[in-house]
Amino acid sequence: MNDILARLRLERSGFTLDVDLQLPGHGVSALFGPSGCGKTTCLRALAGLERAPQGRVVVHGEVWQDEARGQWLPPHRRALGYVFQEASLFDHLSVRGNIEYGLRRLPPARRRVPVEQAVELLGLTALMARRPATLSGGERQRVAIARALAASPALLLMDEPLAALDAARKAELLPYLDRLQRQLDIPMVYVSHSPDEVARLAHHLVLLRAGQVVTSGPTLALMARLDLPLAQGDAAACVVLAEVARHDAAACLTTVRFSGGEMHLVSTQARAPGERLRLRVQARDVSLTLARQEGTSILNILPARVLQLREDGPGQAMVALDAGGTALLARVTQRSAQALALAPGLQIFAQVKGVALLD
Ligand SMILES: Nc1ncnc2c1ncn2[C@@H]1O[C@H](COP(=O)(O)OP(=O)(O)OP(=O)(O)O)[C@@H](O)[C@H]1O
Repeated sequence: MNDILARLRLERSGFTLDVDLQLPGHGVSALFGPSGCGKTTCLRALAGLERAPQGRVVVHGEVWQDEARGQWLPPHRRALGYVFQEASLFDHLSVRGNIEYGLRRLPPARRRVPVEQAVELLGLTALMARRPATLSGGERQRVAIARALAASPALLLMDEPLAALDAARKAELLPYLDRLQRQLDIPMVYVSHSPDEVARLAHHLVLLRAGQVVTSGPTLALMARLDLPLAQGDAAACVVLAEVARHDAAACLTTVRFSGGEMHLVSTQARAPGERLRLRVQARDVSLTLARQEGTSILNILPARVLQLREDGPGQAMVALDAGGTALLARVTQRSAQALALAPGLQIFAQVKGVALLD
C-alpha cells in the first residue's frame, strides 16, 4: 500500500522503455544508468508528462494511471514535485513569490509541508526577498526544491538536480538533499549518473540499461556486486554503516565501530559516542596484504575474506571482500592479485587508505 508501483512501456523510434518498478514508499530511490537508458523518460512517465499506453502508476495507494481501467490523472492533478536539472524560476517574482506560487491550487487540507519549513530546510530564510536573477546556480536550485516541497507532494521527482552545478556547488547542495530526505517523509525518485550521489542519497537503487531494469535493490548491496556497473572502474566504492566509538580531540581522530571492527578517520568535529555515520571507502583506496603489516602509516587495517574477483580494465582487478558482514571492494593490479594468489575464501587484510564521511 505504501509503495510506488509503476508499469511503463513506451515506444519511440529506436528506443523502448519497458519497466516494472516497485519502489519503497519512503526514502530515496535512484534511477541510475548510462546516458540514453531512459531515466528521464521514466520520470516523465511517472509524472504523466508522457503517457504509456498500457501504463499503471500507483503512489501510496492512489491510482495515477491505470489504462486497463481507463484511469488517468493529468500531471497537474498528481501530488508530485518535479525538480529539473536547471531551476526554471519566475524572474519577476521574489524567492518567496516563487515558492508560494505552487501553493495557489493546493487545498489547505493537503498542505503538509509549511512554506516556512521548506524555506528553513533549504536554508533560504535570508534570501526570501531576492529576485532569481541575483542568485547563484545552487541557490536557484534550492529555491526550486523548496517550491516543489511547499506543494506537499506525495512523491518528489528529481532529474539530475545537481548536474548543472560545478563541483563546489554540488558539494554545497548535497547536505540539503540529505537533510530533507531525513526530515520529511516524502519519497523521492532521483535520477543520476553519479555514483557519488547515489551512494550518498539513495537507499534503493534501480539500474537501467537500454530502457529496461537490469536489477534493483538496496544501494549498499548493489554497489558491491562485481557484475554490476557501480562496482567497476575507478569510481567504485562501498558504503560502511558505523557508529562513533570515541573521539580524540588532540589527535583530531574519530574512531568508529562497524561489523568488521574499528576504523579511524581524521575529523575536527567531536561526535558523540553512539552517533551513527555512513562512510564511503573507495575501491582504489584499499590495498591487500596476506599478513597484517607492522610499521605502516596506514591506520585502518581490517581482516577480511575474499568473496570474488573480476578483471576490471587492463591490468586491474576488482576484489569483493567481506569484512565481518560489511562489503568492501579493493581495486588492485592483476599482477598483485596473482602474486597474492587471491581466490574466493582467502583470508587477507584490507588496508584502507582513505575513508570519507557521507553524513
Ligand atoms: N522526445 C523524444 N522523442 C524521441 N526520442 C526521444 C525523445 N526524448 C528522448 N528520446 C530518446 O529516448 C531515449 C531515452 O532518453 P532519456 O532522456 O530518457 O535517457 P536518460 O537516461 O535520461 O539520458 P541522460 O542521462 O542523457 O539524460 C534516448 O534514446 C533518447 O534519444
